[in-house]
Amino acid sequence: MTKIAVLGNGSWGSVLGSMLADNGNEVTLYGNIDSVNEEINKTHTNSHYMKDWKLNETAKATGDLAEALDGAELVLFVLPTKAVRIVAKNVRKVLDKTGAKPLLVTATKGIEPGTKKLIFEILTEEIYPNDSDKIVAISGPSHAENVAQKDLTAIACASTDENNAKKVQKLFSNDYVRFYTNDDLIGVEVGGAVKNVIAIAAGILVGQGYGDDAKAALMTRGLAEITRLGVNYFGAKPMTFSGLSGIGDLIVTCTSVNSRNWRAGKQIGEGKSLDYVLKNMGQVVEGATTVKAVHELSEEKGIDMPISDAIYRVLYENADVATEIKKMMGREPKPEIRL
Ligand SMILES: NC(=O)C1=CN([C@@H]2O[C@H](COP(=O)(O)OP(=O)(O)OC[C@H]3O[C@@H](n4cnc5c(N)ncnc54)[C@H](OP(=O)(O)O)[C@@H]3O)[C@@H](O)[C@H]2O)C=CC1
Ligand SMILES: O=C(CO)COP(=O)(O)O
Repeated sequence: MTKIAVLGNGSWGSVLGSMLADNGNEVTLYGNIDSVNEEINKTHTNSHYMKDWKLNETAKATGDLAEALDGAELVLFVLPTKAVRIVAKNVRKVLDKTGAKPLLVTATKGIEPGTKKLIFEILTEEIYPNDSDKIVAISGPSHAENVAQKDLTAIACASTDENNAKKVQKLFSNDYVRFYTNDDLIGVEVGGAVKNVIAIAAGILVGQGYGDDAKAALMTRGLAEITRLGVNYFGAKPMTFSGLSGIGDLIVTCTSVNSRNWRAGKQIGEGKSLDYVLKNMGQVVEGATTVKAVHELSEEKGIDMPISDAIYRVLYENADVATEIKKMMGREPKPEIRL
């Protein structure tokens, strides 16, 4: 039995925590809302984030970070990107006092605007300076709603240290979720983060009434720009984008009604404002944050990201969707394969 702290008790944190408890581990969830922690402890439910579902009854929740981290051999970050750095700073304070050096795993999918850092880079900076080997990222086509029902799921677990990736693979795998190790930590994170932007675009197309050909074109050209950014700016391996965290996650997020990014896009395509959509979602829409970082990179580094740039203009510069689509279709002719 391994003692595990899960930071973030929203939809994915609750489901992953419950799954790790199913696997026989001692799990403590950390969340910042007392009523959610109380509900998990009393009724083993998390009704705001996961309707009609119960967590494994051995999983506990607390609002006290030190209590969650006490004796933890593994700390799993399942927070929205915007909360990772602040919580990581607090984790560092606790670990400095106890001297513990747990393995860190991130399930968060995003790029931090401003710094343009991936999640493992934030955790390295804030918790283990110069030692990213102690960090593993898990990413792949996996919606909390499906894993909660023990639907069959496959996810990549990536680290620069093969043994740490294998540790996570062993601890997290069971008969309904299968984990594959990957040595391209960067590529796995980039795929998981940027597909959320393309999923907003996929939702917008549906909201505008476009069909399957448009969806397929968007996903394929979306993968091309995710790969271009990953390889040219971050130094990812191109093959990673053909895997679970690349095309796999892009497929599920661009086609599933469970995707918050897709649902947000659909509403925007139907004419709702971003403010309205975010207020009413009640859960994180990561693509709306990550698109800021991607747009900054496209502008600063000259990386050609036409879909992401159009989504940025629609979300933050009030650009008209139909005009953006027209502009994209009218771009100068290009060869299909180029990095
Ligand atoms: N849901 C899914 O199916 C999947 C999600 N992911 C990724 O996992 C990450 C988390 O997503 P998800 O669980 O869906 O998000 P949710 O919106 O469902 O939940 C986020 C949780 O984080 C909490 N939180 C926010 N800020 C803080 C903070 N400063 N300290 C402590 N807790 C905080 C929220 O609390 P509050 O209510 O106070 O905001 C909430 O409980 C995202 O990066 C997402 O892309 C990856 C794969 C699947
Ligand atoms: O990453 C996910 C599925 O793999 C979750 O996507 P959404 O955040 O769009 O729901």
